[in-house]
Amino acid sequence: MTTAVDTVAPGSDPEGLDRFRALKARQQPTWPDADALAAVAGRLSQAAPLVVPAEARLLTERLAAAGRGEAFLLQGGDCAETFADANATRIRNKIRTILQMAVVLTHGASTPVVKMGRLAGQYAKPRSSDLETRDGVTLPAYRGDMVNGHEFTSASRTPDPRRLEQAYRISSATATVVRAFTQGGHADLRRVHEWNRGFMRNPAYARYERTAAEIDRAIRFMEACGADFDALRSVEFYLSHEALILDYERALTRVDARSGEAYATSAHFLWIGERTRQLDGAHVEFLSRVANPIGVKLGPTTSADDALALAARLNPHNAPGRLTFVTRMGAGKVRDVLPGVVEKVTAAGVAVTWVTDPMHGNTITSDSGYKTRRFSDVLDEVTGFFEVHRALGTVPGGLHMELTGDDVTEVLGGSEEIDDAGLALRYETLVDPRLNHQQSLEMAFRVAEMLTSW
Ligand SMILES: O=C[C@H](O)[C@H](O)COP(=O)(O)O
Ligand SMILES: C=C(OP(=O)(O)O)C(=O)O
Repeated sequence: MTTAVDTVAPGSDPEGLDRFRALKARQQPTWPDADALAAVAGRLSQAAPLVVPAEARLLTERLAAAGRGEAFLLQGGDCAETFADANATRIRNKIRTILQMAVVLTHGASTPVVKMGRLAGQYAKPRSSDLETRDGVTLPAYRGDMVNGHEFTSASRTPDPRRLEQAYRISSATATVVRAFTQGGHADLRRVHEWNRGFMRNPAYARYERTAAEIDRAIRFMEACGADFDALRSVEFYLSHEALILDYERALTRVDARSGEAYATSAHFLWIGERTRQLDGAHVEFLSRVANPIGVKLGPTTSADDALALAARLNPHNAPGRLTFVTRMGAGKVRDVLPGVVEKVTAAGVAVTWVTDPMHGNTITSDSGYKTRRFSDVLDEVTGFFEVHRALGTVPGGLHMELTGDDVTEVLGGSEEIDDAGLALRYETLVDPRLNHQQSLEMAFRVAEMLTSW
């Protein structure tokens, strides 16, 4: 790996923020020009933060509540954001979808829903292969707009560090739009409820009428009681992405003058992916040094001892809300693998918020060659996650989804019954398939049913 600063003078790094540089960092691009990377990192290290420590601390409290069953996390957004789609319409559609889902889930859980986007920074992807070959031509794999372009040409696929700055600028603009939409009345509960009524007008969703009618009654009851709906016009909304490109994350990390702690300021919440969670790796080392709430993805090969070791390393003081385990075992494995992990972690008294990502363990290739997922498998993994926690008496703390607010056709099934031929209609993702707007709402209704009977 080529890093921006290769040597750190002893004693000049009291927070240990550069120690990761001595370790193996997986899934990093091979930047062709180390000087250009260093120049970009230098500029980013002077840039304004996208989030501030006080917000990250508040999120830690919210996630601690989710870990105790006093709140429920809804984290969703694109697999890979793109620079081209960072416009107000697309961002609004995503936020709107998450807000609509959140109302349904709030009703189901009877607790606050912590709303978080895979948004304003989800621009880097780990890949199974470094290279992609098409018609005998081999080029670097697309690793997200922060790294290289999707177009299959040598120029586009060559990692370009200037993209890190572009990602920062576009994330900053996105964060501004998110704040405007979530603080400026767009999130008004009555309005969001009205959108959900629109969803219910489609006969395909008749199955959810009872829940929708209950929500309707609850809102009318609040109205009758004189609830101050104006106070519900703005919502807390948090930003998150995978902390993959360490030069970017390091450059945007600041030491908080008040607490003396280091905070990643690229997002409120960062997670370590399934492919980069090695205990002796650079990602775990770096994230162990920042005070933000963080997550780790746990795939089907995770042992209970792996989870315990990660918790000891990333949350040595066992602070509630600091660590979220996002399990993504696959529908076929969640009931076998998750119980052993949750049981041992719980028995050890480790504070962790358990969240399910039912997307990443359920990826398949359709007969027509699309990378897709079945809605039924996604739902089955969520069901398994709830079953496991119910059996163990532990808390299912949230849902992590790849979704979009648009009417794409990337995931098979759902009440709209997208089939293999239907995938071709509007398959837009550059990496992994996302639930579309309708499928996302349908998922929220299904999860709300699980929460209601919890
Ligand atoms: O989103 C997750 C990963 O980046 C993705 O699943 C990797 O996909 P690949 O196997 O196509 O590289
Ligand atoms: C790559 C991702 O997930 P995982 O690390 O679980 O494969 C992701 O969430 O984008």
